[in-house]
Amino acid sequence: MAAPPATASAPSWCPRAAARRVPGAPVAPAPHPGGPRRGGDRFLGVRAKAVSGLQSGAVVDDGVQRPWKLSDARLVLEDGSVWKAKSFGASGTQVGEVVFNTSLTGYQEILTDPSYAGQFVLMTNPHIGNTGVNPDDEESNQCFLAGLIIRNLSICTSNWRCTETLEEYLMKRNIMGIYDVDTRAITRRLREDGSLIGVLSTDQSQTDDELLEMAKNWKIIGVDLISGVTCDAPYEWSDKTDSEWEFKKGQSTESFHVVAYDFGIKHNILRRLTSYGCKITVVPANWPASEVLNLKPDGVFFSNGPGDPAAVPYAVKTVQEIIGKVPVFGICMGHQLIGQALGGKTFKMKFGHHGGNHPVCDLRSGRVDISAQNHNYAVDPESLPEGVKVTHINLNDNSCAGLQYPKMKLLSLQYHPESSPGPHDSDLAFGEFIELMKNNEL
Ligand SMILES: NC(=O)CC[C@H](N)C(=O)O
Repeated sequence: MAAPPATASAPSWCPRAAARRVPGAPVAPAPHPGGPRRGGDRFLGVRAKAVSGLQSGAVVDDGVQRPWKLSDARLVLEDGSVWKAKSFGASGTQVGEVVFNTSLTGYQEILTDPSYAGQFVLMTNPHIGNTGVNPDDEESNQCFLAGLIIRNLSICTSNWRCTETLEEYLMKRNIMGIYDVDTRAITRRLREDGSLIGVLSTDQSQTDDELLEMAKNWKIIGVDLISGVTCDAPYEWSDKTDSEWEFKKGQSTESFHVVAYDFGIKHNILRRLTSYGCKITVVPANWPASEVLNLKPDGVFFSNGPGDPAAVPYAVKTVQEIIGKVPVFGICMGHQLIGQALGGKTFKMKFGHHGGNHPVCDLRSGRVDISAQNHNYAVDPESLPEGVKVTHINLNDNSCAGLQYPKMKLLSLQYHPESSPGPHDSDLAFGEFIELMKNNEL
């Protein structure tokens, strides 16, 4: 991360602001952006009433409210296990698939990645919330995930870009979160038994058995989740990566018109394509292929997106109608749709790949990148027709991580070259797509 620009003034509650105080100026107590600091108040029991986050589960004994909070939420997994936790963010009852993410940072990008629709994200990093939330790190305009599961909610927020605490952010967006739960034990269970459906509830009137029944009756396989996250109408995108964050050397001189299918597209994919010289028209998931081809684009991009790639035959058909006619590039769901459009099959992995530390090998060069990943399904390479080359594999389990079909000017990656969050090693993949469009003799 680059250093803050010299002009940025640190918020008054930031320790750096205190260090810059004019000598002799009166010292005011630093307010936390979301009210009193969670930890400060937890330990100063006398001010407990002012701490909104601690009140709902606080102990009331003989009419006296104690400052601490008891577990007020339950996560019931479909294997029958019940995990007591403390809630933050929204309250209520929510069902979804539980997946674990091994990224150390980037929880805001994860929260706003539409590919997490229908899933609870459990962060294996035990300390979450310390950098708060800011307006620039949104990967879409909404949080589509079912909820957030963390070990420890940071007692304070300190970052020069922060405008809001994680707790306030989740509350405003009506997203449930829990903390003080054994995330290590749940992760080990998911690794051993595979992803599990869970129900998260703050509703004390429902029994564990009722919540378990709900988890058992809910399905994510075979469900079209793309239609719930795609845009309503086409739009143009022209924002590049901000110059202060840009690490790619040299300006792109050429310009390519790319139509991007929005199956749940992340903003940083659009920014990276624009930084590489693309002018982008984003279209909804069900936009007819014929209308896209009528625009005579230089290339078509198929985005990431949530859920089971085998549950969206309409999208596979669209991809089928486009490949071979213009150069195409697909990421994650886009890659899985391309795999199917070529005649291949996808399958559900045991617990998927979610994190910013997955080693991927480019089999063409032997180069290994550390990559950002977020998927539960994969393309079965055995099911692909001859001529389609597996270009990348995930070195953790040798699963297919990239495809190329030179005859059709087609490239796809199962992981996230745009990162957000994650390492930037694979950014050059966007350059490969540009090369395909430059040398287009389809
Ligand atoms: N990030 C994505 O596009 C995810 C693709 C798909 N929903 C999966 O889980 O495999």
